[in-house]
Amino acid sequence: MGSNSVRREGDSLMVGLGETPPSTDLFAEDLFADRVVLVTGGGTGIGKAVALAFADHGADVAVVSRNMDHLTPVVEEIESRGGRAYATTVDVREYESVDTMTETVVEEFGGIDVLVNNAGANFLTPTELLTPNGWRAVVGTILDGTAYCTLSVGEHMIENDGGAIVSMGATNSVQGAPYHAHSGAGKAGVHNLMQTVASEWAVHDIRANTIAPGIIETEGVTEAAGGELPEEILQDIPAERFGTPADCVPTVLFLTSPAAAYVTGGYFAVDGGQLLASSPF
Ligand SMILES: CCCCCCCCCCC/C=C/C(=O)SCCNC(=O)CCNC(=O)[C@H](O)C(C)(C)COP(=O)(O)OP(=O)(O)OC[C@H]1O[C@@H](n2cnc3c(N)ncnc32)[C@H](O)[C@@H]1OP(=O)(O)O
Ligand SMILES: NC(=O)C1=CN([C@@H]2O[C@H](COP(=O)(O)OP(=O)(O)OC[C@H]3O[C@@H](n4cnc5c(N)ncnc54)[C@H](OP(=O)(O)O)[C@@H]3O)[C@@H](O)[C@H]2O)C=CC1
Repeated sequence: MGSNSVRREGDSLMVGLGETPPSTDLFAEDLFADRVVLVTGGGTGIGKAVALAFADHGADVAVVSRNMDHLTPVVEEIESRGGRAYATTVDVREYESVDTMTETVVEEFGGIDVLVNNAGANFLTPTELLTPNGWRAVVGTILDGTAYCTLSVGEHMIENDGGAIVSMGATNSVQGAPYHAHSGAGKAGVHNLMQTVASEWAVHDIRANTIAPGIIETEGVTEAAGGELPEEILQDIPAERFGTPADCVPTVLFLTSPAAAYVTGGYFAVDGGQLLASSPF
């Protein structure tokens, strides 16, 4: 096997449900050379892992979110590895802010080839206690934010030879679950929006797909779950572990690479089997 193979001595689960190898063991070093990638929420959690991975495969990477303190360390890390990165603040709930973000990134890097709609928000609450403001805080970020970034960056892609869009959905978008009224409805909207965009914009050489992470251990989800992820949930995850940001990276890279040239409008769960029904026996 070649030096890039994931088969290494001592691995017990070479292609099973063990740890996802680093993307540099899986994909060509120059897969995204000369490409510009924009990752919303790219300063923390899954977005950070994705942004660093794109840079490792040659992309110029723009990371954006509300808090520059989240973004600067990612830019510094990419630059320290010899890559090009740029950060600018945006509130994805505000269309004007999003449009300014698009213009700024295009000005900085000359275009945008890949958009990763990753910014998100969530908290768990019984539906009867959900306030209109609570609904807006979550749905505004997830659904309005994804729509605004898609519209703004999409306009640029339509004018400039196409591109690829990946949005972070969630398993709750196809399966309602207690305490997820706002998040589940917002993520279902994201999934549906990506399908519509995929069907309309194929003619512009734009692909759009949704990734549905299961439960991925990040500070964000831990906070959203109220401070800790209850271990009992593992009983419902066939992989018997929570996911990591690294588990999400290869699917994002695949879907935005030429390897997925015929893949659009899809929904890809990265959930260790969480969506499968538990055994009735
Ligand atoms: C049973 C265990 C289940 C385990 C976990 C399962 C998870 C499955 C995965 C689901 C899919 C999605 C996952 C994620 O998105 S994870 C990560 C995303 N990251 C985060 O969400 C970061 C953590 N959350 C926050 O930072 C904030 O809570 C939030 C962004 C959600 C809100 O912040 P914001 O500053 O925008 O808003 P405000 O604080 O001003 O509040 C606005 C209104 O929302 C109400 N609110 C806020 N938090 C809560 C809460 N915990 N419970 C109830 N209501 C809340 C707040 O009161 C405001 O409303 P009012 O003005 O009416 O009071
Ligand atoms: N972790 C999990 O189990 C799951 C996560 N997901 C989804 O994956 C994505 C990443 O989640 P995860 O890494 O866990 O969480 P994080 O909390 O680490 O990431 C959320 C990111 O979104 C940014 N963000 C939040 N609100 C806004 C806003 N209004 N404008 C711009 N940026 C914003 C935050 O940056 P800043 O604070 O600087 O604005 C932060 O970087 C989210 O879409 C989430 O819903 C889906 C299913 C499960």
